[in-house]
Amino acid sequence: MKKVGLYFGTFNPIHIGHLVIANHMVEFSDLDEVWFIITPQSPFKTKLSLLDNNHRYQMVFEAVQDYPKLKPSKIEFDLPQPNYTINTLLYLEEQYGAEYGFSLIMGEDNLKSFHKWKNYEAILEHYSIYVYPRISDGKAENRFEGHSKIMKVDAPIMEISSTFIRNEHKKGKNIKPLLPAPVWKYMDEMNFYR
Ligand SMILES: Nc1ncnc2c1ncn2[C@@H]1O[C@H](COP(=O)(O)OP(=O)(O)OP(=O)(O)O)[C@@H](O)[C@H]1O
Ligand SMILES: O=C(O)c1ccc[n+]([C@@H]2O[C@H](COP(=O)([O-])O)[C@@H](O)[C@H]2O)c1
Repeated sequence: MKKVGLYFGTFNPIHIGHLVIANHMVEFSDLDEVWFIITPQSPFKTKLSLLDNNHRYQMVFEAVQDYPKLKPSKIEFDLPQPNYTINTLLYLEEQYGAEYGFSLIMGEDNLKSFHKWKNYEAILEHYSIYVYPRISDGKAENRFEGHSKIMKVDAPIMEISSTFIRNEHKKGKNIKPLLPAPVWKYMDEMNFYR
């Protein structure tokens, strides 16, 4: 059975941080593939400056085209919004459970709010979570410290966010090196985040 890391995100837009994380996971963990699940509407985010689902998908698609172990997924596009991860996991198990074994990948900022996710106990009971280091305020709940299903990944920290990219691009700063080349090209041609 193939091991797949599910990397859920808004990817508005996908940046080199996301790509470095996904590549690190397929190269240096037991995962065979990473699927980028593009989320139409994260429960904790507003739709402000959120690009259309298909444009965000297209940018992920182009970013991973030279990485055969990384796959973009539209699976959440037809599921109810906001997109609660537990619902997507149930759907994925129904569709692909016989073929693939799933785990989750998230940045450390998401672990800090994980206790607020819908049915997070059920997620933890059934799935391992790989947590990628990230500088952010606050602290994860004590009960997650040393939890047998939560694996902290020993990897370099990258201080890049989609918010920074959107804001600085709007101000006219050059943020080109923070994006995979085809993503920059698409974003520039389409005049996104101006
Ligand atoms: N630089 C980074 N280091 C570690 N984890 C990251 C980094 N950027 C994003 N992530 C993780 O990737 C996942 C998807 O992130 P998301 O699409 O929300 O990107 P973001 O850069 O945090 O976006 P935004 O600034 O719009 O909130 C989340 O689990 C997030 O924690
Ligand atoms: O299931 C939940 O309750 C839940 C709460 C917050 C975030 N998530 C998911 O986590 C992913 C990253 O969220 P975000 O807000 O950092 O882009 C995204 O796919 C969300 O749908 C899921």
